[in-house]
Amino acid sequence: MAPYQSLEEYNIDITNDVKERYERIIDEIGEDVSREGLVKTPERAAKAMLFLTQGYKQNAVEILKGAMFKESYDEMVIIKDIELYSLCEHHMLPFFGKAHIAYIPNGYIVGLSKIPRIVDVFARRLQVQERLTHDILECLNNTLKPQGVAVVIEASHMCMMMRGVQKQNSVTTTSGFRGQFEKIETRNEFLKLISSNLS
Ligand SMILES: Nc1nc2c(ncn2[C@@H]2O[C@H](COP(=O)(O)OP(=O)(O)OP(=O)(O)O)[C@@H](O)[C@H]2O)c(=O)[nH]1
Ligand SMILES: [Zn+2]
Repeated sequence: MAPYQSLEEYNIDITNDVKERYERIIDEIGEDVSREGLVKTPERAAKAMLFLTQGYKQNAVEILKGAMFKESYDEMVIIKDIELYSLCEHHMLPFFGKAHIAYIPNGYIVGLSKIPRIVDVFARRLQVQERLTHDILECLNNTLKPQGVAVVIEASHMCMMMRGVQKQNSVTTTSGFRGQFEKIETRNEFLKLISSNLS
């Protein structure tokens, strides 16, 4: 961003840049970018891509720190079935699914909505599922400094469905555990609660 530019000017510049590149792609695949149905497509696609990658401009630590409250509750807090949409860094095709997250507070709880918010901050980047899992885990662990944190992600990858190996029903599960969740009993309690309808 040039020093003389406002954020709005900068965003317009980037959108125009990305738009011109989409025009080129549409032309290269043999389409007519000037036909009615496509004339606004490069701009729409640019806006969509910038939305789907807006996580680069967001700060997950600040989001968490903005809503940490002193509280002595020290049982497991679980938020399950957080839907997520990301883009795989290999093909820039979507992968999507659910995140299940738990932590055991250590003097501080965090505003519940902030957990799905940080999932989105890291998901709205070019990712692999493993790094996405790790980014969320480490951010919660380093910022909230809880007694333990657990992250499980289940996702389907469009690059394995629409193309390539073309498997429609495979689901990839990744997980990470820190602190108390490294103990088998605590981890099992969490895994049991996320697979039940009661948690
Ligand atoms: N580990 C991991 N792999 C991923 C993820 N998303 C996509 N991939 C894989 O990235 C790999 C890239 O492999 P390459 O052989 O370089 O790419 P490719 O020729 O398009 O591979 P195919 O998908 O098998 O056709 C593929 O095996 C994808 O399935 C992810 O989140 N984690
Ligand atoms: Zn891929």
